[in-house]
Amino acid sequence: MGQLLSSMMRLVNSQKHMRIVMLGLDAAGKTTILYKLKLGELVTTIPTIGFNVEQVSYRNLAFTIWDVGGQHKIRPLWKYYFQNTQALIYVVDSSDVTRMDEARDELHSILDDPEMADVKILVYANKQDLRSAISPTELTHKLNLHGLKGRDWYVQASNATTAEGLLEGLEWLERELR
Ligand SMILES: Nc1nc2c(ncn2[C@@H]2O[C@H](COP(=O)(O)OP(=O)(O)OP(=O)(O)O)[C@@H](O)[C@H]2O)c(=O)[nH]1
Repeated sequence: MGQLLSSMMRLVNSQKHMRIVMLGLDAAGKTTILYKLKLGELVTTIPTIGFNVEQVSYRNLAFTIWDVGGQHKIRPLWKYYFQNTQALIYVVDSSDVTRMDEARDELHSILDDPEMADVKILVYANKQDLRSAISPTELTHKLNLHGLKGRDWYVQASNATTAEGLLEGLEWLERELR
């Protein structure tokens, strides 16, 4: 019994803790993603004023994911979540073509912050189920990701309402942060 307990403790202690901030314009799907990952459930979301935070375990990693509201007037608060962050999950509504420039500018301004100099960048090209959604390749172009020199980034197609693509995104992060 003592042996079982100590090997369980070793397992718990061997989990690496990662702090992740999840950002993106309002209604991109951040809160839906967070609770799909956490609970495997589809929740009815309301616009986030402030933040939601949850621990999500995946393989050997324990992610603390901060989902910060994306409405325009509260975006100046994003920078308070940057400290000690290992990764950025940036969520984009792939069907909202009118706001692609805004999504690109906000992403690049996050990455200009010195606290975010070394973060891994996972982009969810979300809402792929909608007819007007652009492809991950097109989104890569629109967000000017190739212009990010010396950064590790990855674009994952997703549909947060069915959870399609969500784990594949976390797998990439797990490999990068291992
Ligand atoms: N069709 C479709 N709808 C989605 C998808 N992901 C999220 N939604 C819907 O988009 C709306 C906004 O989702 P939220 O998760 O609240 O968005 P958010 O990014 O957290 O928004 P803020 O809290 O305002 O920053 C909700 O009605 C979701 O059900 C998706 O992949 N496909």
